[in-house]
Amino acid sequence: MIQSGCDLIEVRDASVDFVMRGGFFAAKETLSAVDTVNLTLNRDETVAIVGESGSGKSTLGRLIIGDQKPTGGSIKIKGQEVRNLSRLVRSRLAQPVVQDPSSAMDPRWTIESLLEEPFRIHRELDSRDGAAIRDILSAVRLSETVLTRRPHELSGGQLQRVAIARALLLEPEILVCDEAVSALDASVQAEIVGLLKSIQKERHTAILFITHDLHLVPRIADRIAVMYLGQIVEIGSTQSVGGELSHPYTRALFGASPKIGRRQGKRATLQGEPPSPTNRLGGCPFHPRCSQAWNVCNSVIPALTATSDDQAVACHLVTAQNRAKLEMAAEAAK
Ligand SMILES: Nc1ncnc2c1ncn2[C@@H]1O[C@H](COP(=O)(O)OP(=O)(O)OP(=O)(O)O)[C@@H](O)[C@H]1O
Repeated sequence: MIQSGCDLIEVRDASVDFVMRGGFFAAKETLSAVDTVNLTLNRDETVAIVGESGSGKSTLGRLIIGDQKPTGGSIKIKGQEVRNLSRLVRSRLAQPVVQDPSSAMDPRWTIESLLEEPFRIHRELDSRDGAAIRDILSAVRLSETVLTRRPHELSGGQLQRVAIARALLLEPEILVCDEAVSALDASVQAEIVGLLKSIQKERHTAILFITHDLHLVPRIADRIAVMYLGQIVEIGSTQSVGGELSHPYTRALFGASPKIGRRQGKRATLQGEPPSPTNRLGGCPFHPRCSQAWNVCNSVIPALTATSDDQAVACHLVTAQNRAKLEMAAEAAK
């Protein structure tokens, strides 16, 4: 399933351009942080967004939460255009879970006050909110004893649980987890990933899981979208992405990740840096770093093309290999 049958989030040709000015006399430059991205996300589904630093993952996450306006295209949640919704409505649809929860928490407040805050913003506190807070603490497997503590008195894992609890209080449809476990130890990462999965099972929440921790991806994601210079260059099920017919960038990116990397025969490595996002080259954006690039790659932009029912790749070579494979299969079937 390349794109899920969409009933929750539909991102269509979404772009975010930032206009940059180097100095007073310097010409303006346009940085394309997200470039014509298409993505769907369903209830009960987790899509991992992976890619090197600067590939546009967080900007895509902010688009879905509504903290970033698109310069092109559309982002719909339950059929409603996100940019037209008020902040309050948006926060009931999509909530962020960030890497450093303490940065969003006033250190002077108790955990109880921090958990009451979403209700205070939305309406007057009422007696049901105490019960909702106790329920949410139990959902994130925290004891009520944390309520009287302050953020600095909790461990990193406990604090991330409080952040997840806060994000869940308004019963959002989607959690956008942006490097939400990256700062934690491996064992705590595994606990939080397990917690997110069980919350998803109980509440049917969709999760966008933005991460550099590629080893976590198979544990949490149903699908993976690989971003390079603002574009999705590969998308598909967790089983297919990184497999035989995969983008050279994906193979290089995942080459360093034993769990995913072992699916490919020879391990590729990622050489060099991505080109400047303000100075787009012609053809495939990955061609200057691709050891398999051929003539067409520096002149024609490859379209994201299905290689199977559950994978699409934007690579001329993969498209040609897939075509050859299909022709051979058809020939053999004659
Ligand atoms: N507000 C902004 N103004 C100008 N450029 C921005 C802004 N926000 C992001 N960018 C640029 O957009 C590009 C994509 O950034 P983004 O943070 O989305 O990437 P990322 O893949 O999440 O990176 P990382 O993994 O390091 O967080 C980068 O080149 C970044 O410098």
